[in-house]
Amino acid sequence: MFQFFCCRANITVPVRSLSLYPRCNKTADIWRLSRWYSSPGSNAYSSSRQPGNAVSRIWSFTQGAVRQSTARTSKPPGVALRFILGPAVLTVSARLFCHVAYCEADVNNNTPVEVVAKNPVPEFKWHILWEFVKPQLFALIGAVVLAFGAAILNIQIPLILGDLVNVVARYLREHTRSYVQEIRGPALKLLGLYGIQGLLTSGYIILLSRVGERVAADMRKTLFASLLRQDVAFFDANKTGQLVNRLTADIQEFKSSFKLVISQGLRSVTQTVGCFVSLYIISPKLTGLTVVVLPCLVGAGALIGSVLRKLSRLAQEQVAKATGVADEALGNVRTVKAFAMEERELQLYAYEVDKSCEMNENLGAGIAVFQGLSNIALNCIVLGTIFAGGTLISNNEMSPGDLMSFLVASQTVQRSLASISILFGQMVRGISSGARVFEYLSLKPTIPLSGGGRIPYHSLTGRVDFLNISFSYPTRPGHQILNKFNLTLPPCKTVAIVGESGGGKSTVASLLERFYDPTGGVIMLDGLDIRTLDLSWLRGQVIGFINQEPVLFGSSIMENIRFGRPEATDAEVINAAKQANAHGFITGFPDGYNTVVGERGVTLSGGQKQRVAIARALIKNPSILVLDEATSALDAESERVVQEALDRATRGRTVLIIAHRLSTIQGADLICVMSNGRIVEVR
Ligand SMILES: Nc1ncnc2c1ncn2[C@@H]1O[C@H](COP(=O)(O)OP(=O)(O)OP(=O)(O)O)[C@@H](O)[C@H]1O
Repeated sequence: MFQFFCCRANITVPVRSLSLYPRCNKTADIWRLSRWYSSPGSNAYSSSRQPGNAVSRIWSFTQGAVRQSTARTSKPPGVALRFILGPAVLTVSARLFCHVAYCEADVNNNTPVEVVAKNPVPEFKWHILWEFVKPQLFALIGAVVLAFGAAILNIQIPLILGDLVNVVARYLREHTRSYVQEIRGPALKLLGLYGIQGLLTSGYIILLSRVGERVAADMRKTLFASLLRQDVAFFDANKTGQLVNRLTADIQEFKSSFKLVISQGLRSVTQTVGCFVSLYIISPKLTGLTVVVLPCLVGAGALIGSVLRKLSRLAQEQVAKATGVADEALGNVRTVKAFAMEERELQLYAYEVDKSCEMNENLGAGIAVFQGLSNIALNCIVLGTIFAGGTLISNNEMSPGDLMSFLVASQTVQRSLASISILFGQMVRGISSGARVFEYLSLKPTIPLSGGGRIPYHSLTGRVDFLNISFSYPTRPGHQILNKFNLTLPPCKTVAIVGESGGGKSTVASLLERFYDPTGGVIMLDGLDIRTLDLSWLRGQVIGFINQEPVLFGSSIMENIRFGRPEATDAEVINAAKQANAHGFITGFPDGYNTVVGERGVTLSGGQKQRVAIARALIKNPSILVLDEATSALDAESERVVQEALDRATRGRTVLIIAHRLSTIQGADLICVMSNGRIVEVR
């Protein structure tokens, strides 16, 4: 018994290291791995020969147990019991390995779903899921059938193992018949079952992973398209990080849950029911005992597991908090350095990391206690079954093979019940992730991107009228920004708006771009309400927008300028750059137009960035140009160069300039002073 427990203690070492293996952090990976190791029809036997892994240790121990038990054959029931003990221990050890790996997998699940689940959980919409699953229906049905087949075979395996043991026990007792002849039948049958079970398992995993990946890819594309379609107001109200999380972590979590629930759920339920029937047929008395003990143990395990999962979630949230501190400091590293705040940022980060370290240590202690308790409980079950079964064998109420079958089947039930309890938690997480994804899939923007009329280019004058505009931002409905605002931008003229900071000047530009619709009044383009015009045409071809902080993409200068009109030729890009006073500095770079500008254009100066942004706006040859403080962030020299570019760019267009300083609006035909959300003076 001492040896028995010692070996159990050894088993947990590789299991812990398994969970540390980077590719095995996710429940799905560890689960798959643990199933592969422990499934009777899997490659566990071949794996067990590989030196140094957990199953190898289990195997060596079992072989020792078998050798010991068979070496000391004396009385028939004792012989049989000892003979059973070895393989039974192998099975139990494998189950134990699997069980421990389960627990590890679950409590070490790193998916930061709960971290992003601060919003109220939206409703899961089955009809949307159906739309994604429909194209994969045949593959899904195939996977379900194969998984069901594998589960049915798993129920058969303990019974045939029992037959095998009976043959061996009979041979040891009687020594009369040919051992090879007798064992060949059940052994070949078992081998065949292992083979078929392996094929079915591979088949359903391949099909299911295909279904899962395709459903997830479709979801990602649809969600991304839906997010891009949303109004600017939507992005005012939602953090980019959370939106990206829905595209990544939530879909990942949903995909894992979807695959696990279908394959393992089906398998576990089938195996539980089937093995319980087998147990009852083998021995109603022993089954009665199991029915009382197993659910209690699994229930207790599930309870402790849920506490550990909660601890794990809190620890993950803390890790995310620490990451947030690092992310902010690194993202704003220039500001941190400019204020010599490196030490303070380090302290902040260290504080959060220490907290997460403490929480993870507590979690580790919880896992250790849980593993210790489950080891004891599982070993006691085996011991109890062998004890009770041995009594039945000595009373001739049961054969050794039956006891073997019983042990294996009861372990299958135990494993299946444990997996159902874990699956339940996984399903809840998957459903809430799916609901978060579906919430934005079905969200309709209030300002549709396309549809509506277009004014032919040759007849477009570019006159804009703001008539009695009232507006407050959707995120601050009580705060009126514009109040009976009236303004006309005559065709091919430059109108400047000046006024106090926060007075609503940029808001006027946002309304013209239809980032928002006014709450009252109407904006007209050439006498037509802009709400009746095609929005993608309006933004893509009519209005050019240049603001104070131009944002470039992390690609080449050529691609950044072409972003204004994707079909533009290289010559047109260069021409736009020349108009924007940018050609000179671009050709000065070793890679010229192929120079990659870095994240958000960080490798260019403010003035250079602004000129690339002007070229990007000019390349679409807009009839209306909006310059929102386009030069206010630049130093005097850059401002001069950019202003030159702007003077050239504004010729022959309707221009709206939003500015603080009069120096930037010298060429304006009309200067409008804004106060209290309306124009109060025109010069
Ligand atoms: N997306 C938004 N959501 C809610 N309120 C906003 C939003 N953008 C701006 N505001 C608020 O609207 C008001 C007008 O802002 P706006 O940017 O139009 O002012 P501005 O006159 O251009 O200021 P500045 O000259 O300082 O750029 C401000 O009180 C501002 O806080």
